[in-house]
Formats: sequence, C-alpha cells, structure tokens
Amino acid sequence: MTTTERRAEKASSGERVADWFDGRLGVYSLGKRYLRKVFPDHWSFLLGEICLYSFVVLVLTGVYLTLFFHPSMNEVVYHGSYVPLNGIRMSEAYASTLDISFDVRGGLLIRQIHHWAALIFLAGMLTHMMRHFFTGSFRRPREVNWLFGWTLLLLGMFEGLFGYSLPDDLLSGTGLRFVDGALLSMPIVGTYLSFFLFGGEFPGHDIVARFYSLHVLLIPGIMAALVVAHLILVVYHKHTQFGGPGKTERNVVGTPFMPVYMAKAGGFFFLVFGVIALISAVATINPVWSYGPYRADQVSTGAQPDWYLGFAEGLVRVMPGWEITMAGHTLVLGVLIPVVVFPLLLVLIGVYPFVESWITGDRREHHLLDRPRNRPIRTSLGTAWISLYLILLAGGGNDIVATRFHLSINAVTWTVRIALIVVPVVVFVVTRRICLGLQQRDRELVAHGRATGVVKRLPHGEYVEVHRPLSHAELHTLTEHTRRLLPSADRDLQPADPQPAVGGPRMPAGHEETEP
Ligand code: HEM
Ligand code: HEM
Repeated sequence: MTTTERRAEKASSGERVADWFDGRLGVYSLGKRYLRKVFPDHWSFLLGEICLYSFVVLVLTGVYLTLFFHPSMNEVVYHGSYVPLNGIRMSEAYASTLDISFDVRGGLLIRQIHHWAALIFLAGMLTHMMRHFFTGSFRRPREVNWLFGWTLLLLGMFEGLFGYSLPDDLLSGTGLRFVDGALLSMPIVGTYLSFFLFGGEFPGHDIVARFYSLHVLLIPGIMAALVVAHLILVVYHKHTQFGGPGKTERNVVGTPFMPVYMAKAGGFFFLVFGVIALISAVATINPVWSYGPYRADQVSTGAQPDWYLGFAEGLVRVMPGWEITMAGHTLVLGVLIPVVVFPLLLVLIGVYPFVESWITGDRREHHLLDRPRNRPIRTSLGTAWISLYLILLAGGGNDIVATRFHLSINAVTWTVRIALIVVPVVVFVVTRRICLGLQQRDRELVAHGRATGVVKRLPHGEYVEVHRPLSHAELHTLTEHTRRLLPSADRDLQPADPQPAVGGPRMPAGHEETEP
C-alpha cells in the first residue's frame, strides 16, 4: 500500500470529499489563495453588501412570483377572494396579481418583500455609489469597476420600472403612459419607437409579456453577470482602505475572508433579509387592488413612480409646457428637454472618473481612500448633485406636496423651478467652505494639538489654554494626504512599508496583505 493510499484510508470522510473535489476543481489552491484574503473593516463597506443581499432576495422572491404570475393582457372577468372587484373585466396579469395577493399562500408577503427589496436595493446602490464617489475609490485602477456598478444602477432602475408595470393596474398603466409620452416626444423616431415597444398603438396587448421577458430573464441575467464581475474586480484590485498607521498604497489591513469576514457577512445577509421581511410584514406597498385594473381612458390621482424614478418625473413636471413648430412638425419641448436631460444626469456620473483624472492630470494608482474634506471640489460637486436629485424628487411629487400641505400647486412648481437653479449652487459653495474650514481645523490640530478647555495663568500674568498633543495615530491620519501629494510620497509606490510614516504604532489588530 502506498503512502498516499494509507493517508487516504486514514482521512475522515470530510477530507475525502474535499480531496475528491480538489482532484476535479483544484479547490485547495483556490482556497489557499482566496479564503485568507484580507478585507479592511469599515461600516461603509456594508453598503455594497446591502446591495448584494437585497439582489439575492429579489431573485429568490422573484422566482416564487413567476410560479403564479400570468404575463398576459388577455381579458378575463375576475371571480376571486377580493369581493369589490368581482365581476370586473381585467387583464390576466392583473387578475393573477390579485390571486397572488389574496389566494396564494404567503403570496402577499412575498410580493411585498419583492417590492420593498427593490426599493432598498436601489437606495443601497445610490448610497454605495455616493460613498465611493466621496472617498475617490473610483480612481485608477477601479474606473472599470465604477462603470460596472453604474451599469448595475441603470439596469436596476429599469428593472424596477418594468417590474411595477407587470401587474397592469391603474398605477402601472399610468407609468407606461408616461413612457409612451416620452417616446412620442422624440422627433422623427418617436412614433415608430412607441409602436415598436407596445406592438401597435398604446397600450396594445403585448407590453406586459414583453416586459416580463426582460424583467425575469434578460435584465437579471445581465445584472447577475455584472455583480459577479464587479466582485471579481474587487478581489482582483484588492479593497481600498482609509489611511491610517500601517496602511499604505501597497498593503491591505483588515480581517481575513475566512472565517471572520464570512461569518460577519453571513450574519449580515440574514439581518438584511430579516429587516426587509419585517418591513414587508407590517407596511403595505403597492396595494394594486385599491387602484383597479388599467384602462387607457382613466388615470389615478396622486400617481407616483417608485422613488428612484421620481427625479425623472420631477424633470417633466417642472418644465413649462413649451412647444415649437419646425418644418410643419410640433416639438414638445416640455417633454423632449427632460428626455434629453435624464440620461445626461446619469451619464455624468458614469464618466466622472475619467473627467476627474483628465482635469487633474492624476493618472496614478490609488488604493488609499480620500477623506472628503481633502477634496473640496469633488465633495461639493457630489453634494450639489444630491441636492439637485432631491429637489427633482420633490418636484416629481408636487401634487402630493401641494395637497398634503394645502399649498397651491403652481407655487410648489415655481419654488421647485427656482430651487433647481439656486440650491445646487448654494450647496456647492457652502460645502466647499465647510471642507476648507475642516481642513483648517485639521491643520490647527496638527500644529497645536487639541484644546483641553483648561486655562493656565503663567507666572508673569499671561493666560494660556493648555493643548494636548495628538497621538501618533491621529497625526498620521490628519497628515497622510499631504504626504501623498508630495513627489517624495512616491515611497508609497515603493515595496510595502507597513511601518507608519509618522512613527506611530502598527495597526493594532488584524491581518495584513501585501501587494506582490
Ligand atoms: C433585480 C432586480 C429586480 C427588481 C428591482 C424588481 C422589481 C420589481 C417590482 C418593483 C415589481 C412590482 C411588484 C408589485 O407587484 O408590487 C416586480 C414584480 C415582479 N417581479 Fe421583479 N424585480 C427584480 C428581479 C426579479 C427577478 C429576478 C424575477 C424572477 C426571476 C422577478 C419576477 C417578478 C414578477 C413575476 C413580478 C410580477 C408579480 C407581481 O407584481 O406581483 N423580479 N419586480
Ligand atoms: C448590484 C449592485 C452592486 C453590488 C451588489 C455591489 C457590491 C459591491 C461590494 C460588496 C463591494 C466591496 C465592498 C464595498 O466597498 O462596499 C463593492 C465595491 C465597489 N463598488 Fe459596488 N456594488 C453594486 C453597485 C455599485 C454601483 C452602483 C457603483 C457605482 C457607480 C459601485 C462601485 C463600486 C466600486 C468603485 C467598488 C470598489 C471599491 C473598492 O475597491 O474600494 N458599485 N461593490
């Protein structure tokens, strides 16, 4: 008997299973390489995980919904548990959504989890994106990963729109009418595009089935592939980290993937799932039975898209109803301008990493994150963009704001129009001042230490405040960006130097992974 055979005989059944897989998939070398991968610890890294887990929840609940949802616009007469709609003509899609809500066991909860998860997914993506924006993690070499993320955001928005169009209720039909109007406003191609999408004149009989294929197959497929590519790139580039003692452009300090990070991530998945399930169990979302089935001659009052598309609605609502006639054709500028501005606002985000490196001429690799105050212009652009987005969101709900607060809708619309121009500029200027103020405070802290509030009288009568010098770690964090700006800071590009530059302690706990 050979040694290997003797070892195989002695090995436990677990080891034998692992050996079996190793022989076929090479899991040992993969595991050795990646299971001890170091992940830095920071609460904001959880935002990416929220996106990931809510996406998983969407896929799981979406698959359950496909078992009962009928993507058909054929007309049926409803005879189900929801008595007020009994005997009413509606599409099969709407009738099956009512069945999911009232007759399928657990159906309403799963529908609500699906919808709430969609809202949280997009909120997660937007905050995750802003976190990466403000800390500059999109810089070289992560521009492509930024673009992958950005594509996920775009696809997520359209996936949501297609999803809430599926039940074919009065609200989703109103949303589709909006899409139709946007298409029709496009010169020359508008009518063709509308007929192509709806398979004839709006609303036609095809749109639910078409959106269904896109919603359950094409878009989730592309998104799943992009999520995998996104995460592979995070592993390939190694994670960025905030500056601090022991952290350089060439190492990553944190906890290993197995077992620490994996245990935390597993727990966090159940936390995210649990919170979404709890919200869905207590808060109604999209009660389609109270809107009624879609009819092209009706529109519901207070119709609103899901929050992530509210800014597109706002763009249309703040525009005056301008129209011009050119060569015998009417151009509806009131809709056409928003249709052009909407993608522009999104494209600006996608190309930002390239524009920034072009303007600043910074083509270096960056693995240490910026503190937002040290990049005042970028930070101010980010806050101005957020303010623009929020104002448009409020503009998209101008009717709700007017009715809830007993205001005139014209007054609300005009306030939004003025705010749209003034507020982002003010926010930009104020944020920049705040950043510069914070930088000044950092400089004073470095130069004089922290004020203790203790005032001393010196022997010759002078009063002075006692300042406590900062610790080495604090000093390192506050001055690290200035060293990176100096040409001599190229030491960051030299082989790993885990020792802090200001003589502070090494990272107290955690593991360190060094660039080869
Ligand atoms: C990945 C992102 C996804 C988003 C943002 C999303 C969003 C939505 C939304 C907002 C609705 C309307 C829910 C409602 O009726 O209140 C919906 C419906 C639906 N979704 Fe998704 N979804 C996603 C993925 C999926 C996947 C992967 C599947 C299936 C494999 C799926 C299947 C369905 C079905 C069958 C419906 C119609 C059922 C109904 O409305 O009750 N979804 N989706
Ligand atoms: C389905 C949607 C998304 C998922 C599941 C996802 C997931 C993640 C995860 C888990 C990480 C590592 C941890 C972290 O830094 O948070 C990450 C990193 C990153 N994400 Fe996303 N993300 C998504 C969307 C986005 C979007 C919309 C953007 C920006 C437009 C983006 C840009 C980035 C960048 C630049 C990194 C690299 C950061 C680094 O190495 O420090 N992601 N993503």
